[in-house]
Amino acid sequence: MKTLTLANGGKNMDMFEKISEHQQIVYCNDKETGLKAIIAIHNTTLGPALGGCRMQPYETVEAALEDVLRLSKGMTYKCAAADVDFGGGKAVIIGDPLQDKTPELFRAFGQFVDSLNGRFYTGTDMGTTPDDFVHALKETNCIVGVDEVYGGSGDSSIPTAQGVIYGLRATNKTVWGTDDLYGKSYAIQGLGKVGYKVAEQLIEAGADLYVTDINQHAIDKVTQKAKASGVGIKVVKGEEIYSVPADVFVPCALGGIINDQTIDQLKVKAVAGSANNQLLAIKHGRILQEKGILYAPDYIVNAGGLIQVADELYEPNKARVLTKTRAIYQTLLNVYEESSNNNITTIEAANRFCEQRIEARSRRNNFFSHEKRPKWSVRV
Ligand SMILES: NC(=O)C1=CN([C@@H]2O[C@H](COP(=O)(O)OP(=O)(O)OC[C@H]3O[C@@H](n4cnc5c(N)ncnc54)[C@H](O)[C@@H]3O)[C@@H](O)[C@H]2O)C=CC1
Ligand SMILES: O=C(O)CCC(=O)C(=O)O
Repeated sequence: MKTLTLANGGKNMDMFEKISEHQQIVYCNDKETGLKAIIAIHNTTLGPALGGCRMQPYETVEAALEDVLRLSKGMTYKCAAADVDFGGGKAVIIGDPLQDKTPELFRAFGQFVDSLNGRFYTGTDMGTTPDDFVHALKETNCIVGVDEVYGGSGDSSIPTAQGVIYGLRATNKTVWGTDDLYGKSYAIQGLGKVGYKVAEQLIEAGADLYVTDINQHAIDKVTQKAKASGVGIKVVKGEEIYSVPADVFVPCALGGIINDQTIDQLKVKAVAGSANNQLLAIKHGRILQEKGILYAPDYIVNAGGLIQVADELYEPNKARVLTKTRAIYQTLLNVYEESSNNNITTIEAANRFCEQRIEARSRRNNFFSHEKRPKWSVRV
């Protein structure tokens, strides 16, 4: 790689060091609507960047940047693991999803997405819903996951939750020798779009639950469902979720929740959930392994939504989405086997598999001829 000679000898380049793994960062500022957002494109080797947009009241711009850098990198790996022809990108909007949403804010966001001219496609993540993006869709076609009546493939949290269930089954099979969900207890953190749907399926399977959420309405909804079905449910407050005597921890809210403080509290035998970036640092994968806790790499388990929105950009096909989501079960079993055979952690095994796949695919993507249109002729 060529290194440029910099006038000041390369000092004060901290920001470029921080984003050194990424291709492009876009800061979006719209005075009229109050929009403050960051779009990060990590890698487009496999195709245009694709990733949801999170809305959160970040305390600092640095915290928002940190989040979007980590989330967009995760998407590069998620796309590779799910074998979709897209690259890694993500966006964050700085604001309170309960107070700061307006149609105009999302239209302004759509205008920034459009300015990237097909390099970035986006839809929902934590704090945003498909309806928010109906407004953004008025400004750009690079929106995924809106309702079918608007031409989208619908709520992507449905296949995400389905994928989590396949991930839980593969995890149970590896730990207990059976992929039944029944007979085990699950500690779910976050009962939003994905977490609630996972809880619903676990309740239907007759599993016992521990749950927590900061939103009382979300808790009421799930406890009513559990009671109507006659399964055991215990609601716990905040941090208590880490120390409950459940079999599996299912994080479905924030990232970074597997860290030095929480690992010591965990009593579970496995961690498998939808939250992006569950490990605060890669070393926490090793610490979990040393404690005998099986970790299901998040970006493999939670790829169902990505599979659906990627599919939508070519031509939606629900049967194909289901087939590819079901494959999460086998991909995860392969990762567990690689980890065990090579004495590496499950996240190291998953990362290695994705990096090898990106490297192999990049050689195919280098080939250009006038007769053969680029394979990335997705909706722009
Ligand atoms: N929506 C999707 O299809 C996908 C979501 N994910 C990830 O899954 C996670 C959940 O996403 P969604 O369900 O879409 O978000 P959501 O915003 O619909 O739900 C998140 C839930 O977590 C709760 N929550 C927030 N902070 C909490 C805390 N400290 N303790 C307990 N609960 C808390 C919220 O009140 C909310 O009910 C996120 O990490 C997201 O990035 C990953 C892949 C796809
Ligand atoms: O679910 C989506 O809309 C996009 C996929 C995504 O952002 C994710 O998997 O984190």
